Order: sequence, then C-alpha cells, then structure tokens
Amino acid sequence: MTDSTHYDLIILGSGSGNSLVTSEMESRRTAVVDRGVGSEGAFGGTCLNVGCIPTKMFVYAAEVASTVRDAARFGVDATLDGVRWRDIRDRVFGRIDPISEGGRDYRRDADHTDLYLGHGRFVGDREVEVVITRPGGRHEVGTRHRITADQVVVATGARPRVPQVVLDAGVPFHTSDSVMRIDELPASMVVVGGGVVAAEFAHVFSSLGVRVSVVTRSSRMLRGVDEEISQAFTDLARQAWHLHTDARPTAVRAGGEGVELDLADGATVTGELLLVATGRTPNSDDLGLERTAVRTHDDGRVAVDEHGRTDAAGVWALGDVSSTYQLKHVANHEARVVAHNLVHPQDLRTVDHRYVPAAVFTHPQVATVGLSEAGAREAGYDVTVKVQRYGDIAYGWAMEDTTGLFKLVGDRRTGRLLGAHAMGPHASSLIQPVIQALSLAGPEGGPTAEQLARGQYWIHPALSEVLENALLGLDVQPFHDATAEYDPAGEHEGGTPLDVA
Ligand SMILES: Cc1cc2nc3c(=O)[nH]c(=O)nc-3n(C[C@H](O)[C@H](O)[C@H](O)COP(=O)(O)OP(=O)(O)OC[C@H]3O[C@@H](n4cnc5c(N)ncnc54)[C@H](O)[C@@H]3O)c2cc1C
Ligand SMILES: NC(=O)c1ccc[n+]([C@@H]2O[C@H](COP(=O)([O-])OP(=O)(O)OC[C@H]3O[C@@H](n4cnc5c(N)ncnc54)[C@H](O)[C@@H]3O)[C@@H](O)[C@H]2O)c1
Repeated sequence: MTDSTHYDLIILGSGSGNSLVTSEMESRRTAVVDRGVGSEGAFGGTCLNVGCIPTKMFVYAAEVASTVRDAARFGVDATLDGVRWRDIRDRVFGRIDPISEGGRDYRRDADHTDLYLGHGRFVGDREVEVVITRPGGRHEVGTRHRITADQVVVATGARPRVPQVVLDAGVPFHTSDSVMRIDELPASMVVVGGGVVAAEFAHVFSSLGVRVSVVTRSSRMLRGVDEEISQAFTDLARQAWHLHTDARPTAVRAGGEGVELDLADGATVTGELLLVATGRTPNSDDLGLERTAVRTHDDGRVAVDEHGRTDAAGVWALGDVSSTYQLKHVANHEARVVAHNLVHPQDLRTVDHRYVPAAVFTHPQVATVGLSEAGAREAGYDVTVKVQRYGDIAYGWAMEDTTGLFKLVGDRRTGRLLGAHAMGPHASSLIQPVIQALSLAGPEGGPTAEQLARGQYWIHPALSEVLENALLGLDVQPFHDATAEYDPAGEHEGGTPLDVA
C-alpha cells in the first residue's frame, strides 16, 4: 500500500463518468478509477464496449442479411451465400477496441488526471482504496492505493443479473458481456429473458441463421412498452423465434443440443448456447458503501437527489448505478448535470426525467416516449389514441410494410400529446418530433397535436408522414376548448419506458 494521495475529484467508472473531466475541471487534480468491462476488461464503460455501440453494429449486419433474404419480394434476386461470423465480429471490435484503448491511454497520459485500472472500494465518505486489476495504466497489477478527494462521483454502472437456477446448474452460459465475442455461431441458442437485450440479440442471431428460442417469465416481450405495441411485437416474435412466455426456467442442465432448460409450464427447451438476458444489477454492492453515509434503494440503486447528490456530503452518483433508467442518453444527461454541479455549488442544475425516450433495435424497431395508454388513463386524463399503420402512408405502402404501427396517446381536452409508441422501420428516429414537442413545451404547454401536424411541412412522401397522419387522426377538441380547472394529474413523469415488471 502506498501513502494516501489527495485529489480534487475521484471518479469511479469510466463510462459516462469519464466525460466528467470537462475543460472546467482541467485545473483540478482528478483520479479516474475503472476496473473495465466485458471479457477484455475494456476501458470506457458498457455502452462503448459491451452495450449500445457493438450491439447496434451487429444489428446493422443482421439487417443487411435480412435485406438480402427478403430482396426477391421486390424483384431483386439475391441469395445469402453465407455469414462470416468471425469477420462480422472482427469488424465490430476491430473498430471499437482501438477507441477504448485510445481513451484509456489518453486518460493515463493527461497532465491533470491519474488513472487507476482496478476495483475501487470506499473506506470512508471520500476515501477509496483501489486494487489494481488491469494492465495498461501506470500502476502494477496487484498493488493497492489509498486515495482521498474533496468530491467523489460514483458512476459504476450495472452488470448482468443471472438467475440462481442458471448459476446453480454450473453449465456454461453467456451474457451480453461475452456473447458478442464468441468464436463460432452456434446452430441454436436459448435466450432467457424477454426484455430489451433479449429482443435485440434474438434479432441479431436469428438473422444470421441461428435457431433462436426465447424464454421469458412475462406474458409479453418488451412489457415496459405500451401494451398494444408490446403485444404486437410479441405476436411477431412468436413467428420469428420459438417464444415461450409465462415460462420461467425451473431447471437447467447440460444435455440436448448443449444445454437443456425445464420451464415452469412443463416444456423443455434446448440449444447449443445459453444467453442470459434477465436484467442488470447496479454495481453498488461491492463498493464498500456500508462505510459511508451513501444510501441505496431496495433494488441496489444509489439514492440521489435531483442534483445527483447522495446522502454523503461531497459524494455524487449518476448513470446505471443510481438512475431509474438504464439508458446511455440518460447517463450522459446526468453526467452533464453533475459535471456542472461539481464546479458550481451555488448554482446547482437539476436532472430532467420528464420525458425519457427509449428504442429497441430489434426487428421491427420499437420506440417509446411519455405515457402509455394505460398510464394516461390511470393518471386521469381524458385519453384519446390513434394507431396509424405504416402501410397506409405512401412510403410504408411502397415498402409493402404490413406490421408497422405508430401510436399516439393524447389528451382529448387540451389536444396535446401525452406519449408516442411505435413499432416499425426507423421507429427510433421517427419518434423524435414527439420527444421534442413534449420536452420543449413552454409554461403554456407544448403544441397541440393539430399545431404539430399543421404548423410545419412534412416531406412527402417520407416515412415521417406516419407521424403526421397519426397526429391528424387523433380525436381531440380544438385547443381553445381546454377548461381552466382541468388538471387531472398535475405534474407527471414520463413513465419508465423499458421498466419490465
Ligand atoms: C447489450 C446492451 C445494449 C445496450 N444498448 C443501449 C442502447 O442502444 N441505447 C441506450 O441508451 N442504452 C443502451 N444500453 C445501456 C447503456 O449501455 C447504459 O445505460 C450505459 O452504458 C450506462 O453508463 P454508466 O456510465 O452508468 O455505466 P458504465 O458504462 O457501465 O460504466 C461503469 C464503469 O464502472 C466500472 N466499475 C464498476 N464498479 C467499479 C468499481 N468498484 N471500481 C472501479 N470501477 C468500477 C465498470 O467496470 C464500468 O467500466 C445497453 C446496455 C447493454 C448491456
Ligand atoms: N436499446 C436500448 O436502449 C437498450 C438495449 C439493451 C439494453 N438496454 C438497457 O439494459 C437494461 C437491461 O436489459 P435486459 O433486457 O437485460 O433487462 P429488462 O429488464 O429489459 O428485461 C428482463 C427480462 O427478463 C425477464 N426475466 C427476468 N428474470 C427471469 C427469469 N428468471 N426467467 C425468465 N425471464 C426472466 C423479465 O420478465 C424481462 O422480460 C434495460 O433496462 C435497458 O435499459 C437498453
């Protein structure tokens, strides 16, 4: 153990935490502590190395394969001659790994930051012990370091949660941390879980030719999304994959094609590879928080106030370790707020969780923002909904899309939008005008559906006309009919888009 070193700031976690070192921090001494993610122990956090970025690169390759398979329908004859998995994988990580290594080296070599590549654990409110676990920094693996600081930010993210029945079985299994680096595509795969990670990987691997079974304890996939969209997606998933809903695994063993699962409904499922996608646990349990005043919620999230402050003076938290939303755009937003607050204690900014959007990059894409229909009814609104089919607008018709839906939830009395939920091509981009309308509303409220539809041009015949038509189809009173005393719910949060029960 070396002597204790004092810093202005300690950051635990190099994902969104790494972006806290803004130009405003440059005159201050900062320690960045990170133990790495995935089988490679990579620097830069989940999104870059084992999350958003690699998954979407695989999704893109999967879509190229699907487009080729589907081409004959449009009079273009093409055959999918093969899928070179190792080339797909190596293209993805051949682009990502240098960025991760470059980020690590930059942080290690910067004048005002010290990098500790290891596990950090609190020994007091603003005192941390680090055990170096990774090479690539300035400290030898195995050495221990005591560091203190005026302020500490906990940005340690989350990790895959694995059901006990899988752990007890002692069979090999993968999570999102490891499955993208496998050497060979299996012939078959069992995915346990029915949420976002399951939906994205089932799409990727089935498009690349793997026979995919999905096992979820929920009655629908993507249960956190508006029920109509979640049900429509589940119906399509049943056609694409061997889908077992309401089906928790009760026993897991080696056997069959590699691994065999008994399900609560009596069925048995087998596959060559087992992928576990049953949610993510905040990395707060191995942080030594019991030695601090930092409080956690029952689900393990670090408790923070609206400025990102924990209960311990000078200790902040952001991202997956503390947020209700395990999403990168939320972690980034919280990091921007905390970065400001660290250097402006007299002018604290507040996180904005009113309208958190989310998208699932599966097939078809799913996107969501604001209140679901059920959520809006529960909140007491006079709810009106419009479900616009992609196939009924010009570009969707040109694509011969038969499954795409764009659903708007509105308030009949004010004519304003409450939420949007879409399933179909480019849903993640098409939903953005609704996010904008909800988020940028002034004190007098956002634009009405009619104002949003008719207050601007919509490029014809672009796919965005699906939103224009949905807006025009909402059964709402004109704006001036809104009654002054009507305030069913007062302030409301946008809901937890991907919060799966
Ligand atoms: C497969 C997958 C796909 C995803 N796709 C998307 C997407 O498309 N869009 C989206 O918005 N979000 C997506 N996400 C979620 C997104 O990746 C996370 O919300 C985001 O990366 C969280 O950032 P963070 O900074 O909070 O944590 P992380 O990026 O996880 O960073 C935390 C860091 O802290 C380190 N750490 C943990 N404990 C310690 C410790 N004790 N000492 C030292 N270091 C420690 C970890 O090793 C890690 O490097 C995806 C997630 C997964 C798993
Ligand atoms: N596109 C994106 O934004 C994106 C992509 C991937 C991940 N993420 C983030 O990562 C987080 C974690 O994703 P996830 O899919 O692992 O979790 P999730 O919470 O979305 O889904 C977990 C699923 O596993 C099921 N489940 C849980 N335990 C089970 C069991 N024992 N047996 C069978 N099924 C079980 C649940 O019913 C649910 O369907 C998400 O909340 C999301 O915020 C986001």
